[in-house]
Amino acid sequence: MSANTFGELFRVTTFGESHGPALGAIIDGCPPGLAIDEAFIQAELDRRKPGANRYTTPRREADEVKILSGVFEGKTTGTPIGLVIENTDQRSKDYSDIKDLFRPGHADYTYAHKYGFRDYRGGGRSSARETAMRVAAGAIAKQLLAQMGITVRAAMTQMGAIHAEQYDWTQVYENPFFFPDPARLDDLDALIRQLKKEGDSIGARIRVEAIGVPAGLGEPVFDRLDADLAKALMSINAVKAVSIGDGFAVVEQRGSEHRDEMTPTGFSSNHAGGVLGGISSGQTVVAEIALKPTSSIKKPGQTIDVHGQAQTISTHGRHDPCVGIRAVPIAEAMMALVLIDHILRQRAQNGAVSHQFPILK
Ligand SMILES: Cc1cc2nc3c(=O)[nH]c(=O)nc-3n(C[C@H](O)[C@H](O)[C@H](O)COP(=O)(O)O)c2cc1C
Ligand SMILES: C=C(O[C@@H]1CC(C(=O)O)=C[C@@H](OP(=O)(O)O)[C@H]1O)C(=O)O
Repeated sequence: MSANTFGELFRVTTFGESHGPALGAIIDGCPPGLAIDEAFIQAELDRRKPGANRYTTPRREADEVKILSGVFEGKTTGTPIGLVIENTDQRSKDYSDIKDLFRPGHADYTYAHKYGFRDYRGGGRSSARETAMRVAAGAIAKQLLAQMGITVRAAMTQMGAIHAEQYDWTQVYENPFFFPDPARLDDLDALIRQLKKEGDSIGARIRVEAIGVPAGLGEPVFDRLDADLAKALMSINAVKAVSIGDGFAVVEQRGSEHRDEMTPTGFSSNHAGGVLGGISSGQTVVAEIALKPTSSIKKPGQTIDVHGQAQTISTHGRHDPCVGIRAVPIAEAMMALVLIDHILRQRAQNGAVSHQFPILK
């Protein structure tokens, strides 16, 4: 499989760099005849786009998606779906002063080692601008999932030391932080203001879940559903940890507490996060991700240049003070892509998505 392609049967290839003319995606393997709402794809992109509010990067991109192929009269044709978004606000000269320096914490140093030289304009392919195409592809996956009664949702549940104490999902769509606890919004606002003053950044935690997933999705060994989710979520820029269900908290649990007991009316708990033996159990699939603080910050720090000489770096230009905010729709997109891929795989092998045993939620 190509390094730029994700998925086995619902395959998404992305191309493009942050400061090139455009970004694009090709989706191969999407079933034909499915109604596609283009306005929904755009709405999803609007949730991720830069420049939308004072809490994210000020780079202003409309992120207007054009569907070039694979959709006719509002329905998928079964042929490759081509999507493209033009870049319009690159301002590459912001990077000219630091083109020979390696930003600590970004991918400059590793790209230089891998390829021998690098596109220093806005991080090139390493910029999270690429994730716009994942969100566009994920919006198509979400529509297919919705037709099967499956919903994917995510929220930023922690920024720095500020935790959500209340999980009101209706609030997530009401505020620019995608935060489920309205009582902490002023604290989030104050923290971002302070970070901007200091020229610094902060990390975040996101919870992402899928509701209505049938039991039976996932392969038994290598392509376990949880393994594929971990890969998909870890492939998002700046993600440093992924957990499924109770995650690291399982370390302190007893078996008698962790195992999700079963009754004729359903599971008694969901410590497993909806996956057993790499296969979905029919419960809500729950994952969390930790995102590191943005590395491109104004606060001066030590680095080296391409000649190995010590340098001090301060990154100006336009950057997110907390990348976790805009990563919320990206996490949803990646979970949606994994689920649709496994639905197609389950149908290909077993015909049915889920067999006729008692269904527990
Ligand atoms: C939504 C989103 C926005 C981001 N915005 C920035 C940014 O403005 N500046 C920056 O230096 N890094 C940003 N990042 C993080 C970098 O893309 C990431 O650190 C870089 O690709 C190196 O990869 P790694 O952190 O996974 O090792 C962002 C990440 C995401 C998910
Ligand atoms: C433009 C977007 O975010 C960018 C993500 C990013 C990075 O290093 O990840 C760096 C900044 O932009 P540039 O690539 O111009 O340096 C952000 O503005 C976007 O997400 O659409």
